[in-house]
Amino acid sequence: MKIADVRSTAFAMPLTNPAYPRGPYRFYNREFIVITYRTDRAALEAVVPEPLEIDEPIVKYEFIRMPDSTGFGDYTETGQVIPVTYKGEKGAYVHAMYLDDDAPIAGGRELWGFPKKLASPKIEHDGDVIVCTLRYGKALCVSASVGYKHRILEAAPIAQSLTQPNFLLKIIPHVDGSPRVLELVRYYMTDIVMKGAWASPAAIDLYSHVACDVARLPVREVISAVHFSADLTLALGEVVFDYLAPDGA
Ligand SMILES: CC(=O)CC(=O)O
Repeated sequence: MKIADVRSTAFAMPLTNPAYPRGPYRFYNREFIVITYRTDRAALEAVVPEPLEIDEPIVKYEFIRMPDSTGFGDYTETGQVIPVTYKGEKGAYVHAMYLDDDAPIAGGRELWGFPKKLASPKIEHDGDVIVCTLRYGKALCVSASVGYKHRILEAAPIAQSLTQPNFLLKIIPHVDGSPRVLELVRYYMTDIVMKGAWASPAAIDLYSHVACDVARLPVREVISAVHFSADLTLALGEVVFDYLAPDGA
């Protein structure tokens, strides 16, 4: 292929058959189960990168079903999201995500900088509860149970919370192993259409694993659990801080 054709064709690897298509990336009937818990402040400070700031030592443990996602297909994801502030604005820092589909792992890492790893999250209905698990290989790393839609919630405040900025630390190494991209990225969810929202009691246990270190942010107290479903678009991101530039800009 001629150099000019490489330049005009290249989007993602492999050159002639990329691991994921171009966006936009729209998710239909995206179902979230979010268990909010209190953790240790020191543990949180050790993982959240400045210039993001933490207020309360809170973690949102999320399980997400994505049965119908343009370009990415049908997959399940789980991970930890941390409420933060950036320049006085409230948002959420995506600390780690585990999922079972290659296209959003590759696209999520390369485009936005999502900290995605391959694993086996499951959301299963079990009588009057939903059972959510995360296995890394054979090992159980997370086990959660959530009551089934105990109380209907107003959807508007949840839709509003989904419009807040989300932050990622995008790390792409150079061929010599040094960081080539080291950026704080901000992205938004847009065109949100809520389908329903519910509150329920929940229990969650995190187990130590060398390659799936969810237990690094231990559960000290479950604060709440919400279950909701929405259509939404995952907009592309923007760089808000460049760690390789002397002043971050
Ligand atoms: C690409 C993705 O799968 C992004 C996400 O975690 O929503």
